[in-house]
Amino acid sequence: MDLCISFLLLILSLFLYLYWSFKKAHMFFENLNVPYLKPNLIFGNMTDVMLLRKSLAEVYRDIYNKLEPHRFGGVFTMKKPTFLIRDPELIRDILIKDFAFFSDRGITSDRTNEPMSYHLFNMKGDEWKNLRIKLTSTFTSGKMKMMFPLLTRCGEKLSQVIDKIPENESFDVKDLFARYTTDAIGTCAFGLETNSLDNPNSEFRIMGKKIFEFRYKSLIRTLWTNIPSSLVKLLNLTIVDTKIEKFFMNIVDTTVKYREQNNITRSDFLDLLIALKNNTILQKFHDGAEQDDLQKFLHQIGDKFVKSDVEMTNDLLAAQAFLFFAAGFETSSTTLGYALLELCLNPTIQDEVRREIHQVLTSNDNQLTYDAVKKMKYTDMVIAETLRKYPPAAMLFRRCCENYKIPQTKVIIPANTSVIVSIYGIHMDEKYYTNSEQFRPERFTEQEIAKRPNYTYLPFGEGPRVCIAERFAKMKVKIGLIYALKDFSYQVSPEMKFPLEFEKNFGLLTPRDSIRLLRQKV
Ligand code: HEM
Repeated sequence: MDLCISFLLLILSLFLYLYWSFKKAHMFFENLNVPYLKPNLIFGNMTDVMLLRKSLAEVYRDIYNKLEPHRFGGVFTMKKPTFLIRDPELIRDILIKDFAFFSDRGITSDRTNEPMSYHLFNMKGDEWKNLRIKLTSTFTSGKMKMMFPLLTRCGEKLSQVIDKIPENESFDVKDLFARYTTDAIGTCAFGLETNSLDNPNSEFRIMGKKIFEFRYKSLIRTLWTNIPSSLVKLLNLTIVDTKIEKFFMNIVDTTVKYREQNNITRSDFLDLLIALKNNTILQKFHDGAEQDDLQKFLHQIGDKFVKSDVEMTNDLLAAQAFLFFAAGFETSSTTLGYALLELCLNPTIQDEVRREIHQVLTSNDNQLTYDAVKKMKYTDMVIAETLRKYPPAAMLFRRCCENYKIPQTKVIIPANTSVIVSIYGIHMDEKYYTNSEQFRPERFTEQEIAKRPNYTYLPFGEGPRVCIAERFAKMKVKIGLIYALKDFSYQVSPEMKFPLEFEKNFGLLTPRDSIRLLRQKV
């Protein structure tokens, strides 16, 4: 009996302790005199995400709206406080001007135990700076020209696959473009013919799907920042699934060895990464385009040189190639899917894009060259508007590294607090984009852009941690769209479900169901 009472008392004390600790944690913004949304005791402001009722992107957009008219405000993920930044000038301060206070995303990754998660996106401090400087040379306009033929080959294949789809049969454009971007990134990052367009069940396509599958382990890692590495190992809570890790390690290892032994070079990322490993590329920083990119970066981080070097081992190289794959395929394929869906819903815009493609091709002997693609300005506007309405990476994450006083206020963001910018919230804000639900590429004429405040269009982020592959991503999407539209027109299939719903996940803003279209030859 006594034992039973002691046990009950223990449970009660535990509950009381938990209650007290959550309540205390939820006083964080009250104590700082910062506006915030009333949290739920357990889930904070994330109930809809935790119960898989909404995607994280939508939840942050809703919070962004509810915090109007404040420049910033507070929000909780369970107990964890996060500053949500709304004001464009403050966004500039955090992402660029005061970057030194917000230089990492607050993601823990352990080079020894989780080599595949030790990549540019997760890295911090001087090691990140050093690797970023090295990798900057991988994405310059000169390198994009080198990769252009690899991408057009994937575009041609895409067009052949579309050609084989029967006229009255609906198809899932989301899956089709995922196969195109898998092949594009496979050939550009790994130098491999991944054949996903021919074979929807190719190994790379399956691995690509696996990366974005919902995993409870990833959820725990998202919620539990600063998790001790001993626990990660003990509970196997790795960021990247071990099967995926082995697959990519093996691919990169064998390809690098094969190329080095047989003296093979190919104009792809892996070649550039191997050159970095062998230190043969840094001299090229003295060239024009690379020098400009590097100077801009060094200026933004307020540094003239970086103190420590990072050794480019095979593991580190594999992790970067993996990141290029993971960051590159789903973001671009969903952009393409959304773009084609909007073009079906807005047939005059679809006709206009096709007209531009035909006109540029006719004036260029029917050759799709790098310069011809650059001339297609209306297509750029359509892609820009797609990324506004559906920013795939819908939030920017930063960790405040040391106490930071928010300009023009008395508020101090304490060191180690998370900071978030809701890209989706800003892009759908009626203040900056009237009738924001409407798809209108004309928002991206030079005159219209000039009318908007800076830092209200952020699909690739901003500042020194901006997406390193912005040029490459835009080119991949544009080539995909050109090949999809050159010889075919599209309509929404009657099977397509509206309103469009998003995947209830913690990651990218992706459509939940397939995007079903019909195609006709033009
Ligand atoms: C439409 C396609 C893409 C979109 C919308 C996109 C968007 C983003 C965003 C929003 C960030 C965070 C920026 C910030 O925190 O300020 C990011 C970072 C990054 N992206 Fe992309 N991305 C795309 C494609 C790609 C591709 C194709 C690659 C690689 C081949 C790539 C590689 C990276 C890397 C390495 C980072 C981390 C940079 C760093 O921390 O230094 N992304 N991207």
